Amino acid sequence: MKWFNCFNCCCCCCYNSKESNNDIIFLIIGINDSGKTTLLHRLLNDKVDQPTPTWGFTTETIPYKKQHITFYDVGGAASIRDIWKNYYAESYGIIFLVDVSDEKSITESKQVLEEVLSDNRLKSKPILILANKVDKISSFEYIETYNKLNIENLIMEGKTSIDKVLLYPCSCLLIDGERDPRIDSSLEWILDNVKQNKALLTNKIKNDVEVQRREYLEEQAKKKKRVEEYRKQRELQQQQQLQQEQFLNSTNTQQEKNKNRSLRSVKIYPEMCESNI
Ligand SMILES: Nc1nc2c(ncn2[C@@H]2O[C@H](COP(=O)(O)OP(=O)(O)OP(=O)(O)O)[C@@H](O)[C@H]2O)c(=O)[nH]1
Ligand SMILES: [Mg+2]
Repeated sequence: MKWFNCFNCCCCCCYNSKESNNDIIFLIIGINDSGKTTLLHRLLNDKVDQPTPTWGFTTETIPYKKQHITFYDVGGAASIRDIWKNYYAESYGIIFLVDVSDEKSITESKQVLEEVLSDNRLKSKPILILANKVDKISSFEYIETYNKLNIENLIMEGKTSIDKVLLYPCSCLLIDGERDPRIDSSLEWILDNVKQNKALLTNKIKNDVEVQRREYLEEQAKKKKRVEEYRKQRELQQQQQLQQEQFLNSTNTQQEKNKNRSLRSVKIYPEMCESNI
């Protein structure tokens, strides 16, 4: 797997975009522990079932049905969720994982999802919500998740412009040593949706990535200006400090000279007196 530090990956995606004629990028997000990296291991067909928490960003390009799909797996801890939005522009679709075996996790996912779905860069893109860890609950219990995540209301209240959402159950853990076939079925859905809209999505991605690139460059230029101003101010302060020190030194030297002169005169005086005697 290729790992990137989350603190310098912010906009590298804009410059090193993996997009090519064959490449479709899917962004895998969801709160921590929802199973994102386990899903990536399933897609890679390896046997890892206990990955370590992701503290940045991982990317994998996988040949799938005569094409290449690139998956971005981003850490889900609250402190780094802010980096997700940096990858919205270049993604063709979102795979959002929810641990449906844990009520607390569903509640937190609902809040997080509301913000995700309100982002205009995801408009017209398919959103696959994987109700993960269904192996831990009784069958069909996951269906409730759709209501719990409040998706219908978000659409009705116009809080999202997303119109292609699918909630699909799966287990990212190996089942009898094999990948859960529901992972493939859900992937088919999101891929079909992208293919139907490929030209439109590619165009949107091109525009959004360009806007993001310009915003990034503007931000960089502003940062550079701030650093330059700070450097100038610092130089001025140092110069003033130096001048003050030089002034104090010269005053001290003068005082020293004066002191010596008076000492010398004190010393001379008795000599003179002596010679006078
Ligand atoms: N029972 C069960 N456990 C799962 C399933 N998928 C993942 N897990 C477990 O959930 C834990 C977290 O999985 P990760 O894939 O690391 O979760 P993540 O979303 O990548 O977490 P962060 O990288 O911290 O954001 C691991 O112990 C997995 O074994 C599943 O379908 N069923
Ligand atoms: Mg992870």
